[in-house]
Amino acid sequence: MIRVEQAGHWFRPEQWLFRDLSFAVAEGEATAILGPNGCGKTTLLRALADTLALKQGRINVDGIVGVVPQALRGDVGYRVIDMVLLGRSRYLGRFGAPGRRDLSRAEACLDAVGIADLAERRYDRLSGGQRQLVLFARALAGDCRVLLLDEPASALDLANQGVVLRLIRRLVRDDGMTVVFTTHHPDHALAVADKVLMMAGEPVFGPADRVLDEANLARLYGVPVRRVTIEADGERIEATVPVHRLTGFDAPPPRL
Ligand SMILES: Nc1ncnc2c1ncn2[C@@H]1O[C@H](COP(=O)(O)OP(=O)(O)OP(=O)(O)O)[C@@H](O)[C@H]1O
Repeated sequence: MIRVEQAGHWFRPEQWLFRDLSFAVAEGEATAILGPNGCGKTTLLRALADTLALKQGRINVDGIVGVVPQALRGDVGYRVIDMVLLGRSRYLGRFGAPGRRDLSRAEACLDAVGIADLAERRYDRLSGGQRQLVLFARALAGDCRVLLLDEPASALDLANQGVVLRLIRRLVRDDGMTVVFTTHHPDHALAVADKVLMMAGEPVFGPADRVLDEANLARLYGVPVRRVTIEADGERIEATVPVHRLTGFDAPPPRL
């Protein structure tokens, strides 16, 4: 369970990124946070992860927390399997070396995100998308009950976006994990989130299907957005299509 009460934060005095923000995420539920660039999604996620002290309000998170950041600072020259084993650190003694069980857990987590074949590669020589999957595996290796993910699919190709979405859904539905993720993809929120928090102007929080309607999405991004339902192999998939107008700008035409 996550409870956020009257949360608020600024980096420049009194220029509030968000304030008076209250919402709750029940155990075994997924919540997506959407909002325009710079509105404070990562900042809120850092506060949930207890790596940032808010200027206002209270946050309570029950259970072991795993965090999947967008990227790590600096180049980390570890092998991928050692990066994932870092996720086991809370189970090792102060100078304890990982044991057989830790290794098999780390291997299973790499397998879960579909990159078992990268185990011996150096983390700093991976692509951005591959690194994102390693950080997901590292969080899972910590046997967390609450998973906080910052734009978990932002660097991923379409197939790997599917891997991550299916994994999030399985972790929530089958394992009862509590998940909060930020995203710029309303489709991803519709696919796996029970609830949505929209951070722009007056925040909106509620069931994903209801919050992500055409009017709210257009208000959020300042772009008209259509909701469509697609039938695929007997499954109904809710999708969103932004209606970008590509004419009427002053920009010169591209030189071909
Ligand atoms: N440590 C910091 N010091 C000063 N300003 C910061 C700091 N961290 C973030 N900011 C500023 O706070 C604002 C919100 O940043 P944040 O990363 O939370 O936005 P976001 O909604 O996650 O954006 P995006 O969608 O682009 O990832 C930005 O204007 C950013 O420059």
